[in-house]
Amino acid sequence: MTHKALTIAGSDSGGGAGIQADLKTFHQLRVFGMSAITAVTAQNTLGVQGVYPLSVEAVERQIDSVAVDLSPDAVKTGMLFSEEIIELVACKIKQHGWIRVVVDPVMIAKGGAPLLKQEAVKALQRHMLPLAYVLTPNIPEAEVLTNMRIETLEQRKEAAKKLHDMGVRYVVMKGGHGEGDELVDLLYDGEQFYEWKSKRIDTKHTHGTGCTFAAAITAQLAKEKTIYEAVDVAKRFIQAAVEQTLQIGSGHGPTNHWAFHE
Ligand SMILES: Nc1ncnc2c1ncn2[C@@H]1O[C@H](COP(=O)(O)OP(=O)(O)O)[C@@H](O)[C@H]1O
Ligand SMILES: Cc1ncc(COP(=O)(O)O)c(N)n1
Repeated sequence: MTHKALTIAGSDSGGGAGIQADLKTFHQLRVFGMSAITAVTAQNTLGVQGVYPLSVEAVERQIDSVAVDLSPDAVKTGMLFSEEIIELVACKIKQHGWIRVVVDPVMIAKGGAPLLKQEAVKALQRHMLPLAYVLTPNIPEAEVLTNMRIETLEQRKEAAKKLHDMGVRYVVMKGGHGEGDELVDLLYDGEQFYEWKSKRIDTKHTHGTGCTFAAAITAQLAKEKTIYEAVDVAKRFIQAAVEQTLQIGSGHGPTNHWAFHE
């Protein structure tokens, strides 16, 4: 049986994040990948040199083309850029009845370039959180979405509860932006917290870690795995991808999408 996943996200010309990271991750996990591009970025390991959003019509056409013929088993959203695109994507998810939806609330690139307009945060909260089967914020994104300061593990848990109350089914808070040698990714299912701990690898090559991690969760959900199994594989996938980086580009390089084998 062929499992299929759709990513609705921005294109990263540098190939380490966005649509490119998602498709590579789907492929490595033996899931057929499809895409609807929201914006094209001119980007490399040194930063973002340009952002060119597509029209709402162009995004709509791509999603509908995939939906009517290829029915994805799971859907991931990444860079959505504007309020108009968020509203359209939310409307399409509802129209096509997609349930296994992983929302990665991408806001800014590692180098600081905005990938979501500031005024679109409200639209993300209002339209996307209630549709999120899984939400994968990093700590700064969780701070923006909950309007909280997050420094301690207790505050991360409090924020996860808040996001759950805002309509998210499963909150997966990534710990890359935390302090210390140990890195903790947190899952909240509305009742309990689950933690995935790993050693923080000392490297500057972490471009696209968030996209890759969320794409691995999406691929596993497309294979009808549980959220617990999905996060488990995603964590091992990203750990291998960061451990065995490719050392390309002169800035913050990409992770290695072919390092992990199931
Ligand atoms: N230096 C690192 N070593 C090992 N894993 C990392 C490292 N940086 C990030 N990760 C992992 O990559 C994933 C994304 O992390 P994070 O940096 O929090 O998100 P984002 O890329 O969205 O900012 C998480 O699973 C996190 O644990
Ligand atoms: C098109 C696009 N989408 C998302 C990211 C975020 O990347 P990261 O996973 O490093 O936070 C990016 N840099 N570019």
